This record gives sequence, C-alpha cells and structure tokens, in this order.
Amino acid sequence: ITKIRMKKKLDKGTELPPGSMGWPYIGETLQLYSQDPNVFFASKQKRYGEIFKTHVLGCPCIMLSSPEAARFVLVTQAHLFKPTYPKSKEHLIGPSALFFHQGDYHIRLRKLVQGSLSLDSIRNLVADISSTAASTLDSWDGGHVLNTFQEMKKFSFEVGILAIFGNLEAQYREELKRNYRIVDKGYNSFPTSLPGTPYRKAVLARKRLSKILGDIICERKEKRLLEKDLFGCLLNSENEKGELLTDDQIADNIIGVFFAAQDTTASAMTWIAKYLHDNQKALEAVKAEQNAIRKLNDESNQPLSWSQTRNMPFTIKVVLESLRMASIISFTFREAVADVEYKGYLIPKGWKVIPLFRNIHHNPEYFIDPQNFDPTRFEVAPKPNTFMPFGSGHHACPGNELAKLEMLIMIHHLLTKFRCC
Ligand code: HEM
Repeated sequence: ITKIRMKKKLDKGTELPPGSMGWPYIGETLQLYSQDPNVFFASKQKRYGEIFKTHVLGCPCIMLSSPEAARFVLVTQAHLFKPTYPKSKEHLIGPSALFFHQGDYHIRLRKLVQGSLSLDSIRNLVADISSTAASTLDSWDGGHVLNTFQEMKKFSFEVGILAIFGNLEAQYREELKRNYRIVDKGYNSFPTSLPGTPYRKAVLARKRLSKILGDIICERKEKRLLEKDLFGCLLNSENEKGELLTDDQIADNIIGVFFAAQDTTASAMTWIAKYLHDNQKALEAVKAEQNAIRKLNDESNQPLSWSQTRNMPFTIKVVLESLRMASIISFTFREAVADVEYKGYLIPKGWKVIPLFRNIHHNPEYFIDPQNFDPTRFEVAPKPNTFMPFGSGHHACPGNELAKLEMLIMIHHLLTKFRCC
C-alpha cells in the first residue's frame, strides 16, 4: 500500500484507476475464488467501468474490460507490456518457449510457428486429421460412458503431433504421450520438489521429454531431412549470424505448442458438443450441412477435402459462437515494463495487466443477448476488436486456423456417425 501511495506522488496528473485492493497481502483473492469469476469481474466492471485495479494471487493488477483498452495493451503499446507466467509453469514448459518472450527471439520463433501453421501448410493435414478423427470415434464404440473432454484431449494431442512432426514413429509417439500426460497432470498442482508429488513427477517427466525430443532431433539430423513441418522448420532455422536453434530451444517450443494446442482445442470441442446438445435447431442445421457433404463424398467415394472444410457456412458459425460463449481463454496476463498512462490513469511498472476477453464477449453492447447461443449472429462480422477468442496483436494465436480446421473435421465425423439422445 505504501508503494502504491509513492507511485501516486511520483506521477503527478495521473492516478491509479478506481477499484479495491482488498485486504493486506491477500487482496481480493478470497472474493475471486469464493464466487463465480464471471460475477466477480462483471460486478467490478459495472461498478468501476472499463479499467479498474484489484489485488489477486499476491499481485497488484489492472483489469481492462473494453475492446479499446485490450487493443492498447496487446497491439498498439504491446512493447510496454511483457508476457508474464509463474516461474513454476515456465519451468515445466521450458523457458525458451516463444510465449514467454518479447523482441527479436520472439519474432524469429513466431515466424517459424506461424509459417508451419499457415493455411498453405495445414491444408495438407486434412486427410490425416480426418482419419485421426474417424479412429478416435471408432474407439468410442462399445456402449461405455466417456469423458468428452478427455477424449477430445487425446484427439487434439494427435493433431498436435501431426502438425509438429508429420508422421512420427509409433514408439516415439507413445513415449511423448505418456510423459506429456504426467507433465499435464502436475501443471496446476502445488509447485514443490517433494518426492512423489504431482509437480515433482511432472518435472521428472519433462526431463524425459527433453531426452526423447533430443533423440528425435539426432535422428532427423542424421537423415538430413528437410521437412516443412514445424519440427523441420525449427531444426533448419538460422538467424542472421547463421546460428541454429539449440536442442533445448527446439524442445521448449515443441512442448510449448503441445501445451498451447491441447486443452484449448479440446475444451472448445467439448463446449461445441454441449451447445449443440442444448440447441436442437442449431444441431439439425449442422447435421443437414454435414450429411450433405458426407452423401456427396460417399457417392463419389472421396474423402473429406480441404475445400469442403472451407465451405461449411453454418458449422463455422457454430464454432465461432461456441468460442464466444465459452471464451476458453477468459483473459490473459501481461506486466507493465514501465509506468504507463491510459486515459489519464496510471498503470504502474511491475503491475499485472489483464485484458478480460470474456467480459468483452459477454457485453450486450457488442453481442446482443450475450447469454443466448445464436450462431446466426456471425452472419454479420463483429465490431472491430470485440471478438478475440484467439487473442490479438503480437502474441495472438498462430494455431487459430488449425484449431478451427480440427473442430470442423471432428464435427463432420461426429455428427455423421453418431446421433444425439
Ligand atoms: C480453440 C483453440 C485455441 C484457443 C482458444 C487459443 C487461444 C490462444 C490465445 C488467446 C492466445 C494468446 C495468449 C496471449 O496473448 O497471452 C494463444 C497463443 C498461442 N497459441 Fe493458441 N489457441 C488455440 C489453439 C491453438 C493451437 C491448435 C495451437 C498450435 C498448434 C496454438 C498455439 C499457440 C501458440 C504457440 C501461442 C503463443 C503465441 C505467441 O506468444 O506469440 N493454439 N492461443
């Protein structure tokens, strides 16, 4: 609190945004965790407006709930706000993963990741993603109860492997899967090095992942393959001094992509299943669209094609509306690298800055009747900067087209194979 008062004095003419810093040390963490976070943020926004301060999880924070403020932090003044993650998470993923960085290293890595996930690259994955979706669904036969999210996680991990390595030997695939699962389990657990704890197990599994990836790197280098998949791009990239990426940098970025790709896409697909189940009219419209494609392909004995995935006008609206409703990444974190002024308010250096995507997606000013699942609202493009399921600016999601493609393919197979009851 003393620090905050000093800041106020230092920066004459600018003041901290309105809001409450709660109790000493714990701030408003208890309020945040004792109620629905949607209600916590929405009630603050109602009371204080588009920018307000709070103190949660041991950090003073500035929350931003307008498209304009989010754009300020993520796009126009992005150099003043660096990405920030807890050290324990950085340790598990690997400190060289692109999303922890800003500047030249981030730009270099981002180009590689974006290039290998561009429309031109992912169009070649349709056949493989399609057969992965079909075999995932085949594994559901047998009349037992399944956990949709866990099943979708298996599918999105397989798609991640395809996008990163192309076709990877089964033995490597299994080893990666087994160890990544342990990392995933420990990711949100209490970070302690005590033996036997989920976090400690995750750290050990992460070490084994580095070793497995090291072996795959050696093998590819020996074969001198110049593949265009993400792994090939990372292996062959040289900076302006002709330097290659180190094995650790490659491994951290591969784990980083698995991490960014798996739960996000799996939760989006889980929500799509739920929204379609609850909205019969939308379900019937998607089924009609997908069955027409299936019929055409069965008659001509053709598999699902790239151009068909680009021409699913109603299904893609269901995907977009599900992304808006569920707002899987509800907000993101940045940290101010200097004192910054926004509309006369001070954002102090070192404070966390949090654009609230979910609040924007659920604001009736931008999306009429926001709690209503209505894919037809996407017949008209949303107002600029109001729809950010994949973020915005320098760190916006490079996997967004792949994510949409795998969702469309999964919906195609799911709705043409199963019926809803
Ligand atoms: C529905 C699925 C997905 C959602 C909702 C999603 C959402 C996001 C968001 C909001 C960000 C920006 C985070 C920030 O600004 O702090 C992001 C970044 C990122 N996403 Fe995704 N994502 C999805 C799928 C994927 C997939 C399939 C991949 C890769 C195959 C991927 C790779 C990445 C990477 C590497 C970044 C970091 C980019 C950077 O820092 O420059 N994502 N994602």
